Amino acid sequence: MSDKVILVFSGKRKSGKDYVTGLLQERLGKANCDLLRLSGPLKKQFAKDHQLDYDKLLDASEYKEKYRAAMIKWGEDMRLANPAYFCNLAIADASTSASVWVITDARRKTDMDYFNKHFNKVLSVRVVCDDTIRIQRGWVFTANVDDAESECNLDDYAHNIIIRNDGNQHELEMQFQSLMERIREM
Ligand SMILES: Nc1ncnc2c1ncn2[C@@H]1O[C@H](COP(=O)(O)OP(=O)(O)OP(=O)(O)O)[C@@H](O)[C@H]1O
Ligand SMILES: C[C@@](O)(CCOP(=O)(O)O)CC(=O)O
Repeated sequence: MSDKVILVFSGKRKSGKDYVTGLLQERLGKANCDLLRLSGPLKKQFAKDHQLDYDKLLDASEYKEKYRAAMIKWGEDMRLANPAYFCNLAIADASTSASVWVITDARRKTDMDYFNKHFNKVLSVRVVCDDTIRIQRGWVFTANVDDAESECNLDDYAHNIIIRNDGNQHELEMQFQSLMERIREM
């Protein structure tokens, strides 16, 4: 079993998962820390099958939101056949030399089970944020998305670390310091 440190991030839409994991990678350095997106291979295949723009599905765009419900459904069908499908593809693409892998977008208990089964040093990190701030960042409640498994399956998970990302940079910095400390201890 690899002794890489695996940080499995999750959080609601617009809580700031990409923002926080991007900052973390900056702090640790790209050579030491690779970002793994479970939704990466999902979006790539979905774009190919449906003649869509893969790059536009990756960023925080309206385009992505337009196709989110269909992508969730498609991904769930794939996961039903093999819950490890996207996790396997994500790690196959990851940097083997990085000592820290940051999974940016876990959504399901099966994702957590996968990393806990295959790695020793795993921490789950939940990014949280008030709904008022999520709305300011462009979040609009969408039925069949925000109340579905994709957004809610990890709500009751016993996360190791909670990061509050309401936009207070000082508060975020303090939390980063203790997260970096936890990583060093591992
Ligand atoms: N602490 C912060 N300070 C400033 N801007 C932030 C902060 N956190 C997030 N944002 C901004 O809010 C928007 C949403 O953040 P981000 O894309 O990281 O969320 P997400 O949880 O990855 O969302 P999604 O699940 O929809 O991809 C982005 O434009 C991002 O730059
Ligand atoms: C389809 C899906 O992967 C979209 C994720 O997009 P994002 O991480 O919010 O950019 C969500 C899911 O896997 O259920």
